[in-house]
Amino acid sequence: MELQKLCEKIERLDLKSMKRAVVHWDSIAKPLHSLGKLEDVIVQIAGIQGTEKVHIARKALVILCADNGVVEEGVTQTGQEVTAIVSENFLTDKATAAILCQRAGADLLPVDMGIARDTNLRNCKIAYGTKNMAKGPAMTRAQAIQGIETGILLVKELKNKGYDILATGEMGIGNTTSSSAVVSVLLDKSVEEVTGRGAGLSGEGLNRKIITIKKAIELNNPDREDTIDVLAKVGGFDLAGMTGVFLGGACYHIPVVIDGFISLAAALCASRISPITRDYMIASHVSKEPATKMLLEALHKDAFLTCDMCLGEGTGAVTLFPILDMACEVYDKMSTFKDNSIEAYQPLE
Ligand SMILES: O=C(O)c1ccc[n+]([C@@H]2O[C@H](COP(=O)([O-])O)[C@@H](O)[C@H]2O)c1
Ligand SMILES: Cc1cc2nc[nH]c2cc1C
Repeated sequence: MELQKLCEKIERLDLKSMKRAVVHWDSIAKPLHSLGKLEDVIVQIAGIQGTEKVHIARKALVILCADNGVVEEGVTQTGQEVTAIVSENFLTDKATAAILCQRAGADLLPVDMGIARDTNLRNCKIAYGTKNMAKGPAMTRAQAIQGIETGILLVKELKNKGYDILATGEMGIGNTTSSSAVVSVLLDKSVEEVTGRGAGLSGEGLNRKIITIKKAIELNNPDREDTIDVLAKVGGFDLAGMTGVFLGGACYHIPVVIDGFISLAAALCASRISPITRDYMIASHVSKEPATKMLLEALHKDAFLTCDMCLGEGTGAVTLFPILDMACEVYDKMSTFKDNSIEAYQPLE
């Protein structure tokens, strides 16, 4: 189905299921709302899944992997070849996200959206890396749409396989440069404000990165009212794919956990394409990259964890999974005021 038509079909959360979930929380023998955000997130998932019988047993992390042509400008600490190496490590459980997934009981789906060489990942390659955005558009509009549609189709496939909840991750040397460019344009913030050290860039490198992003924005002149134009001109294949994953979550009623800076940038893109998509997103952690807080604010999201993580790969999102499992377990198993013959609190207004 055409992207626009698909987005028009995205539904609001199911308020009746959310109300029933609140009633259930309020019947549990504990002070009202004393599990705070743990309660709120279960209510949100009830609204997404259209039932107060929330189920999150089957979890997956989708990692969109791609290279960025802008790396040739010297905006990263490591070389482009690292993207393929780390991405293939996801398959042999040698990368951090893979180890966290094992612990959290989540399956992992690493996807080649555009790594600069052939890999043995799931092949959704759009091209061998984007073009250098400091010299022209990173990709064509058709490629940006292909990336978004790929993300949506991946979610459809995972929904059909029975997954209940997804986490987003990415791997791509240089993708904090594309993310900062996208965020600067969409939030109308200065490049300096939204640009950080990515995967450990030196001070001198950071200056070069800022100058490069400014040059790319000036040269390509993306239209901030047209998110696909922004993604195409200064984005990346991983960002486009993740944007699709967030849209897919909303299309197919699956909660999608946002990871760090790059994932938040994609969440912003999805929310600009279809604002309701936000309701299907769960913010996991506050990455150390400087624009994280403004992105969370723009999305009206409050993250659960502040651990100074900035690894990407979906590591922050997967770290939230055990907490969500704990919340769900209390919601399912805890005894009620009635069971304990305790007089219930009056629900708060
Ligand atoms: O998730 C984050 O907040 C985050 C912050 C900084 C870096 N990263 C990871 O580091 C890589 C991008 O950093 P860089 O410096 O190459 O643009 C990419 O593979 C990301 O997964 C991720
Ligand atoms: C080794 C390495 C692992 C990563 N994982 C995500 N981004 C990364 C960047 C580097 C450099």
